[in-house]
Amino acid sequence: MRSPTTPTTEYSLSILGVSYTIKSRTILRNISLYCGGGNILALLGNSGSGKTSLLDVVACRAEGRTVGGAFINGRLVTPELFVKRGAYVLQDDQLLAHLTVKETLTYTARLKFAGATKNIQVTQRVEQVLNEIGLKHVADSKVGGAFKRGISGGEKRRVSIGCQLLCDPVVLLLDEPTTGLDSFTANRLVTNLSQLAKQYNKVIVMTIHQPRSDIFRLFDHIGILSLGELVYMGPSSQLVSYFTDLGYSCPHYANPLDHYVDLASVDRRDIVRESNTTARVRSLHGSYLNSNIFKDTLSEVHRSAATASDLEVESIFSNPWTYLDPPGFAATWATLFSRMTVNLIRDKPSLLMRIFQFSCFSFFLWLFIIRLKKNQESMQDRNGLFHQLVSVPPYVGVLNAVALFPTLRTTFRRESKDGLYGSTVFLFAYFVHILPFHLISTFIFTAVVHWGIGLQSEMFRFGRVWAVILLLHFSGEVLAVALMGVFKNEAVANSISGLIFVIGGLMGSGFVRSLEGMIDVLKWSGWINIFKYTSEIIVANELNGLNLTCSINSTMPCLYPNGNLYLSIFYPKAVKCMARNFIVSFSYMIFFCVLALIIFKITKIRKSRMI
Ligand SMILES: Nc1ncnc2c1ncn2[C@@H]1O[C@H](COP(=O)(O)OP(=O)(O)OP(=O)(O)O)[C@@H](O)[C@H]1O
Repeated sequence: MRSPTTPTTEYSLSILGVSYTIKSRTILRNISLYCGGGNILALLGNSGSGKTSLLDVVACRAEGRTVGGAFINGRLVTPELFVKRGAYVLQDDQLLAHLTVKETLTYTARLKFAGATKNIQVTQRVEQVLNEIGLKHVADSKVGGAFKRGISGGEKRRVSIGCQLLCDPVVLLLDEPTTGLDSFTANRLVTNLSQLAKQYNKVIVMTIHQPRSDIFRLFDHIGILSLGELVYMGPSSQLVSYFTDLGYSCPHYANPLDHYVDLASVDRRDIVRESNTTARVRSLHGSYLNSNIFKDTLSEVHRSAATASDLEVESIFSNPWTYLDPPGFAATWATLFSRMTVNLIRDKPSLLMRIFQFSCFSFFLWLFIIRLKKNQESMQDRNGLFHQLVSVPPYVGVLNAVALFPTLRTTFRRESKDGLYGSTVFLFAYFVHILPFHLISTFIFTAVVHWGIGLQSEMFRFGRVWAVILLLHFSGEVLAVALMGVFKNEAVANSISGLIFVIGGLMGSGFVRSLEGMIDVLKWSGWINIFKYTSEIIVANELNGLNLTCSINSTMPCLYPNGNLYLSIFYPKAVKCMARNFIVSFSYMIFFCVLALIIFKITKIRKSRMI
């Protein structure tokens, strides 16, 4: 296998006449640039000048309308080509807090490389990348997050870069990689990127705010954007002389990058300043279009397009680490499942919440009721308990999803944009990885309620209650996940799913008021309500064959000497339809899973334009 350290092709990124419009607003206008392999191009400009939008366009992730195109070695960049030969490091480090640096890279490598790639090759590549990004010394340290201290901010940024380097991309885009880092760490990071570019012949394009003057020397090319147009794009060595020739010399001791970004910024403090500075930006843009530097750029772009011979086009795919043949569904599922499970097991508070939040509620119910009696007065306690058995499990499922799913969703959104996997395998892995925890927590809950509080004790009755509670708990989490595919804000998903379950429980269970007494619309809507079926199972399971004594001293008439009489009045078909009710309830759970899959597919097509 050829080493990725021995590039054979002269790589390049060029952009020709790119204009970008979103919601009828022009964000970028007629941008052309060229950057050869082994070079870093730094994009500068005041806030809102269009730097990130330009990276989005190159990475084929822009949501609006694009004219013109970006080219790698003269070949038009399509989403497919960018996935194979490009990489994009976003501004935020979206890493799983409980994995080590090495594990983070290893899992990402397994998601990138074909299933046939041997473990030894994955390990070898991860070691190489750890060396490249200078993180060998923290390879076994946990990444850390908001609630757990881990590696430093600069090291996290390197891990994010490392994840993108695994496939040895030709073009590496980075959105503000130095933001939030102190100047020493920022310098080290850019030095590291510069070495990577030189050593591996990569094209590195990064946006940056206020770089220190010592970082300036690390940039080979500088692009300065203002109002979506370039006012300079050329060698960093010519920046000062270019602007000096235009009459804008850089004062002694001033940082040229700061100085010329300020010069190209629009001052919006008042109308006079705004029109003067806008006129200056337009004039700078006009001068740039007439400059030899711009002409040289255009001729480089055309040269690279003209020399994009088949041989070159093919050779840019020849790297052994290129993501040519992605792992199959099973391999991807196994990697995602393992990563989610490891991350959850190491996250002690979340793990305890998953297992004990629900089961602890059963101890409260136990304290609340202590022990069910077998007299007819106990029917009220039984009804209350039945209501809790169907209404609490789904809602705790919702709470679990709202607390733990968003981090994984963020990772999924990023990795799916990187082309690593789709929503089906992601959700399938998520649903399977929560199942063991659901089994444990619902088992504890059911055992305490069933035997502690004193439902009819036979094992088969316990099994039915456990199955219903598991089904409802799981359905609750799945529905919340589905809603989090629509709503970016998990609080919205929480309140909507909570509302669905409260209303559903009231209308379908018959525990709060008799189903027969409700108005027809509500009565019939019960047929499309999972609570109708699960409630009937719970009631029939407990009351069928239950004898209730009547106290001689009681002032109450003896209405329900046994559970079957109660069932015949309020749930006449519950015993007979037990199997049907199980099938329908199970189908609801599957329906929620399919709904989640469809929602995530649709929102992916809509390119995460979520509410
Ligand atoms: N999806 C969008 N919808 C509407 N406007 C957008 C969208 N994306 C970008 N813009 C607008 O395009 C302009 C350029 O945004 P962009 O993020 O590219 O700027 P930037 O130079 O990267 O800014 P910053 O340095 O602050 O990150 C901004 O005015 C922004 O409001």
